[in-house]
Amino acid sequence: MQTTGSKKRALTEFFSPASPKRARKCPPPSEAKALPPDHPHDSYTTYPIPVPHLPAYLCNELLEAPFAASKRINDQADLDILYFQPFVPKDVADDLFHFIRGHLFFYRVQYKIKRGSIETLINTPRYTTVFGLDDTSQFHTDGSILEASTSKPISPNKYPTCSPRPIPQCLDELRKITETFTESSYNFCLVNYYANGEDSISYHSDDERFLGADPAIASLSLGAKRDFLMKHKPVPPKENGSALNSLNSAKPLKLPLASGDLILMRGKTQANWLHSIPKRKGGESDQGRVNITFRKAMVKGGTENYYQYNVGKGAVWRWNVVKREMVPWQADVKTG
Ligand SMILES: O=C(O)CCC(=O)C(=O)O
Ligand SMILES: [Fe+2]
Repeated sequence: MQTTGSKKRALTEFFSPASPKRARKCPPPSEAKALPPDHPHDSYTTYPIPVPHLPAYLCNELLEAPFAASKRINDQADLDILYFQPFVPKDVADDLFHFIRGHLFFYRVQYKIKRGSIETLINTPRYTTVFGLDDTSQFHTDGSILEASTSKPISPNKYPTCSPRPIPQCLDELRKITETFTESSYNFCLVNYYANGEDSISYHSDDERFLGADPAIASLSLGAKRDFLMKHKPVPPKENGSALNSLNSAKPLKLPLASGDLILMRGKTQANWLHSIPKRKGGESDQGRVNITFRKAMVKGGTENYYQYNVGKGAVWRWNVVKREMVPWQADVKTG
């Protein structure tokens, strides 16, 4: 592991204890703070409900990020990770967690896969939502979509399977600060909510062609600590005997991602490594965890893929502060 400095603050600052101005005067809230009736919101025809802006105090706190220097993890073949531990301090991360869980809308996506003649229904084991648009298009301020090359409205059938949604301000503030400190640009924001230890993401790599070669993917964790496991993709037998071969039997790399931590996976990582959040019994996982990834899709297939697998066609789910769980949005309206 190596340590890299930040463009913004002197390296020595990162290793000193949190400054007294960070001390919280009251205990962290267990829910999103109530917002005044005139609080600004983002509202588009493609959103089922408006999404409030981040309160000014949270925007100001984000100006302090990153809170720790990044460590570079590149001591294994094809691996290149920057680990900000943390990127935002825990109290700010916990407020962001409650804000995002309390104000975004989520989905529990089902989709079918076909292997040979057998079709299987997959239930995504976590809540998901997504915002953004690939590089060939851009949003007009009203949320309609323009061709990036001409700034003219897109043909109505450019995205036949989905209705792309602008990134709401509350996530866009995080995107911008993440861009600065990871030195990459992003046009997509995917959000996962793991309600408890039963929710998970199985081993996969984010190596789709629509992300281009060697994609940079930034991933911010908020809420409960969960293990992030990484293992090298199986090395083909013809390479047996090579130094890479020992990776096939190596123990997975485990990053215990805590509230406020950010990792950047870059370079050859997606092409060669798999990652997962495995199921866990009890512990912190029951308090819920939000994960936000920022990515850059180059072509329209990326937009269709992300909306298909993170929004889908099913019910909208929202956090219910009384029941302290996600409930289908229509039921939420009826039961208050
Ligand atoms: O929740 C996480 O930390 C990982 C999420 C992830 O790998 C993904 O959304 O592709
Ligand atoms: Fe992933």
